[in-house]
Amino acid sequence: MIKQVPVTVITGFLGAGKTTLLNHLLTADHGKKIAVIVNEFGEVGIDNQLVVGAEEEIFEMNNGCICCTVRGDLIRILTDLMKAKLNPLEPKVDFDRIVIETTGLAEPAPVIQTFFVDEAMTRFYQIDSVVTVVDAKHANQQLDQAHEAQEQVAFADIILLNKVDLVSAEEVNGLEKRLRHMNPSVKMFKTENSKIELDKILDIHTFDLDKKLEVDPDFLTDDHHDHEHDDQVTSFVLREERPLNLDKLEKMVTHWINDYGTEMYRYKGILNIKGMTERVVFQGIHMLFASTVDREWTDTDTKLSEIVVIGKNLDQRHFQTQFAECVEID
Ligand SMILES: Nc1nc2c(ncn2[C@@H]2O[C@H](COP(=O)(O)OP(=O)(O)OP(=O)(O)O)[C@@H](O)[C@H]2O)c(=O)[nH]1
Repeated sequence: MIKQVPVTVITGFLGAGKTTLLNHLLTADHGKKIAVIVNEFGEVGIDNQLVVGAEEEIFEMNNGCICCTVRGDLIRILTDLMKAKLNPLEPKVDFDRIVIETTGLAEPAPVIQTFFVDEAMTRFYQIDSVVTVVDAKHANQQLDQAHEAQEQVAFADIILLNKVDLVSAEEVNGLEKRLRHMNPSVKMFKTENSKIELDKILDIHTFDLDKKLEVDPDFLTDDHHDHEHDDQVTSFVLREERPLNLDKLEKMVTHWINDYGTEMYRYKGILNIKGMTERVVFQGIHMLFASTVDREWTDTDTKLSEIVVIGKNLDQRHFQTQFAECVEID
C-alpha cells in the first residue's frame, strides 16, 4: 500500500492573492518537496514567471481553464508525476506533496472531482484541503457578478480573507459574515499578502467530501460539468519586443483605469523598460494597480514585454494600439 500524496488546491477569484500564497509556500522553511501545477486562463503564463523558488518542480497549464478544456492535461501531469515518483530506476521528479493553483475563473468542483474519478488517482493522491483566497477589497463585487467566485467560497475548506490592509475593519467583518453565510463550516483566517503559518493550511486533512456533496450532490458524477464561462469574459495578450517608455505606460494605465476599470478584471505582465536592466512586474485588478522592479534580465531571457488582460467586453485591438504607442522612440 503506497502512502497517498497530499494535494492542496489553491483557488480564489482573479487577483485574490493565490500566487502570493504559492510563493509564500515555496519560500518558507518547511522541508517539504512540493510539485506545483499552475493553471492560467490566457495563452501566456505570467504566473510561472512570478513564482519563486527554483528547486520546486513547476508544471504549467495554459490556454484554458483547468476545470474545462485543460482537465485532461491535469490528469496527464498527475499521471506522469505519479510514474516519475514510483519509478525506482530513474526518479525524475521527487515530491511529497502537490499544490495546484487554479485560474481565478475555475470552478473548483471538477478539479476536486479529478481525484475521485480515476482509480489510480484515488490510490495515489488524497486531497488535503481546498484553500480559497478572497480579495477583501473586491470580493463583494466578484461574488455579485461571478458564479465561479461563489463556488470557490462554497467549496473551500479554508478561506484566507486576504488584503485586509485595503479595507476597514467594518468592511472585513461584513464580508466575513457573508462568507460564513455561504460556507458555515469553513475555517477562516484574515491575512495580508496571503501570509499564514503553513501548519494552518498544510497537512491538516480538512477536506470533507460530504460537505462538498451537500454543496453539489452530483459533483462526483463523471460527466457532470456544465461550467459555462461568461462569453463576454475574454483574455488576450499584449506583446511588444521594443523597449517601452515608463511615462507613456503610466499615462496609458491611467486611461485604462478611467475608461475600463470596472470591466478589466485582471491585468498582469512583465515589462521591458528602456534604460532598465531589471524586469518590471506589472499587476492590476480593476482600478488598483502596481508595478514593481523585479530581478535583472538574464542572457537566457527573451527581452520582451507581455501583458495578459482578462476582462469583459474589451476591445483587444484598441488595447494593442495603445500598448504599441508606449514604445520608446530614440
Ligand atoms: N495590498 C495588498 N496587496 C496584495 C495582498 N495580497 C496580494 N496582493 C497583491 O495583489 C496582486 C495580485 O496578487 P496575486 O498573488 O498575483 O493574485 P492571484 O490570485 O495569483 O492572481 P491571478 O492568478 O491573476 O488570479 C499582486 O500585486 C499582489 O502583490 C494583500 O494582502 N494586500
